[in-house]
Amino acid sequence: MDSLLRVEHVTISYNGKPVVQDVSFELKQGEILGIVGESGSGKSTVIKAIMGLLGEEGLVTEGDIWYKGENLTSMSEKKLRGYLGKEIGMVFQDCKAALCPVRTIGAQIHEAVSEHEKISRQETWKRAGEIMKKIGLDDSERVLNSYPFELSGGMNQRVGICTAMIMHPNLLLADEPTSALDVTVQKQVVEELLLMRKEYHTAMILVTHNIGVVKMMADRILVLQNGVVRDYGETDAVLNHSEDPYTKKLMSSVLHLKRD
Ligand SMILES: Nc1ncnc2c1ncn2[C@@H]1O[C@H](COP(=O)(O)OP(=O)(O)OP(=O)(O)O)[C@@H](O)[C@H]1O
Repeated sequence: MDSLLRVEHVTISYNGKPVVQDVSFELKQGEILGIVGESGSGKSTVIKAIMGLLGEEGLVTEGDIWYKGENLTSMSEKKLRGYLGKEIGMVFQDCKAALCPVRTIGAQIHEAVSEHEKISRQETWKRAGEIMKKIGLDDSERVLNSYPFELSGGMNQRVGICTAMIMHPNLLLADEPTSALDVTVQKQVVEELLLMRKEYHTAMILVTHNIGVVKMMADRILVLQNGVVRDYGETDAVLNHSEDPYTKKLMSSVLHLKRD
C-alpha cells in the first residue's frame, strides 16, 4: 500500500534557528503514529509543518512532506486550505482557543462542515449530536446552542474533537487531544478515535505526553528529543525493547507514576 503521508528528512526552523532536524516517517491509510518527547522537543512543530501553520517565523528549511503524492511544503496556501478540515483534520491542545467566542457551537460546526459539503443545518446537528453522545456530551442540543464560554474546558475540547471527526478526514492530526479531559472521558475519546480509524480508515498522528494513550492507540512511535529523532518503530519495540537510553528513560518515567 502506498503511503498517505511521507515526511522526508525535514528540518524546521523558527527565525532561522532549527528546532526540528532531519525528521522522517511515513503513515499509511488507517495507521496511527504517536509522537512523544519532553516539552519543547518539537512535537507540535512537526504537525504544524504538515498543516502549513508554522506562522511567519517558522519554515521547513530542508526536506519534503508528501501527502498523497503531493508536496505540501510547496503547495499554494489556497490549495492547502482546501485540504484542511475535510482531508486533513485537526484537534488542538486548546480547542476553545480555536473557537469563535461570539458564535454558537452549532453555528460554527455547521459552517465548518458546509465549507466542504452541501449539507442542511438539521443534518449537521444530527451528525454532531450522534458523535457528541459517543464522546460523553449527552445533552447535545444544549451544547450546540451554547457559546464556548458557557461550556467547561473539557466540553469545549470535545466540541473540537467532534468538529474534526464529523468530516471523516483521511488524516487526523491531534495535538494532546485528551490532556484536558478526565480519565473516563479520555477513555471514551480514545475508543471513538479508534472506531473512526476502523470505520473510515483514518490515519492519525497523535502528539501526547500520555504514554498510556500511545500504547492503546499507536501502531508506531516516534521519539523526539530537542528536535532530533531518538527512536522510531513499532509501538511494542519502542515501548518495551528500545536500546536508546533516552527512550528507555521516557518510557520508564511513566511506570514510576504507578502506585505501589
Ligand atoms: N512561534 C514560535 N517562534 C519561535 N520558537 C518557537 C515557536 N513555536 C515553538 N517554538 C520553539 O520550538 C521548539 C519546539 O516547540 P514545540 O511546541 O514544537 O514543542 P513540543 O514538543 O510540542 O512541546 P510541548 O510538549 O510543551 O507542547 C521550542 O523550543 C519552542 O520554544
